Amino acid sequence: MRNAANEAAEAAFVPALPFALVSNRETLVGRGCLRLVGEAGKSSGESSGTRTRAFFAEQASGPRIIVGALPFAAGAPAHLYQPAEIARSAGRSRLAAAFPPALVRAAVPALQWRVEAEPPLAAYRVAVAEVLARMARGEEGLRKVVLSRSLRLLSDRPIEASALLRALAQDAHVTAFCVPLAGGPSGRALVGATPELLVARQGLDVISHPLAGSARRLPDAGADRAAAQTLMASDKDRREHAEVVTAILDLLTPHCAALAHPGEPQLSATATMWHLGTRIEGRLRDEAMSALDLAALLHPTPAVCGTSREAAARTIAELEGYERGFYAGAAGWVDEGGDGAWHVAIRCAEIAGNEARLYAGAGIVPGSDPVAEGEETSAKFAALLGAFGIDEDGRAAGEPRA
Ligand SMILES: C=C(O[C@H]1C=CC=C(C(=O)O)[C@@H]1O)C(=O)O
Repeated sequence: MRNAANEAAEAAFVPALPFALVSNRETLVGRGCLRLVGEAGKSSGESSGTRTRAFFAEQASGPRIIVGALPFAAGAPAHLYQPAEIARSAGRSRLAAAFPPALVRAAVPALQWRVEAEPPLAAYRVAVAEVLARMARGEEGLRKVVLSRSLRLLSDRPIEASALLRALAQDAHVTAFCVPLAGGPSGRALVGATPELLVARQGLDVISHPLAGSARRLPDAGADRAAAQTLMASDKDRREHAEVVTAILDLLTPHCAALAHPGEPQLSATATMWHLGTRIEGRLRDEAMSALDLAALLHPTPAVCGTSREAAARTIAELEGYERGFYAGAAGWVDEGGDGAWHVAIRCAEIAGNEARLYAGAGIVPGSDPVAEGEETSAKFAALLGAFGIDEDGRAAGEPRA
């Protein structure tokens, strides 16, 4: 059912930037917006998958694809729309054409930054300690909680999301994404570089590649390899990882005729982080289950929320002190046939005018150490901060400490 509020929102959404997903496999660029997928129907329990099917049935024109972002929180609105044009090409070849560098860039002095930690690192450690205390008391059967913190970056000029996307897309191990958002200043966008695939569907084939368990990569090759080996051998990280794999397998099993995964987690690398990863491949029983239905089924996995899901979500809402928005949600696409891919929206920033809001989380399980978990979130911020050319205190990268 359409109403006046939906129609007003549809009329108002004119993306200043293209939607983009950029990986070694493919660059998918969606320009403009023909129509938003409305939220009407959600209150009566209609899923995003049902609403996109109804959308395609109603709209005869335009590309047969929906792109956008899913929020972290169950009740928050998704941001899904039909672009006016869609272009798909192999590899990263079309990125520069879709997000061209500003011609006068060389003459522009570097941005000046102020960085505010919200909450401060010390408060984050206190929150981690509180989660551990609740687990030790056996509260709500909590086994894992992914607690995040946020950095608010303020620059002296509007931040260019295109430049950030180009910088992030240089890491060959990630899917860089740009989702233009409605509301706020022109150019508001969610931009990130995620190593984690929530789910992809092609025909009956389904893939999920969850990550959990992390170590910072190191400049010295020997020390870097040793950090990876320590991660592989870490009982705490393996328990953190197992929670995610078990949850995804439990959710996919009733929907799959076949499901396969390696018995052991594998090392997965980005330019700045090591992770434990497990690639899960399945064969769906029913092709009516779209990539968006699968994303809704799996999200939020214990890679971004915890176990049990409901208790962890309550704990996060209570202890983090801010709305996650689209952080720890998903960015992706679904087409009329139900194929699509949804990537976990981590290692990302919401850009609005002169401000960027960055988020990073770490999985807390019994045995976690509040100081080490804080350091892990700092390591996860490094990819975004590096793309801006600054460190966590707002100093230009390489500038000596005072
Ligand atoms: C929640 C985040 O990372 C997840 C993905 C990989 C490893 C994770 C970890 O080791 O805690 C997290 O589960 C984040 O980057 O904000």
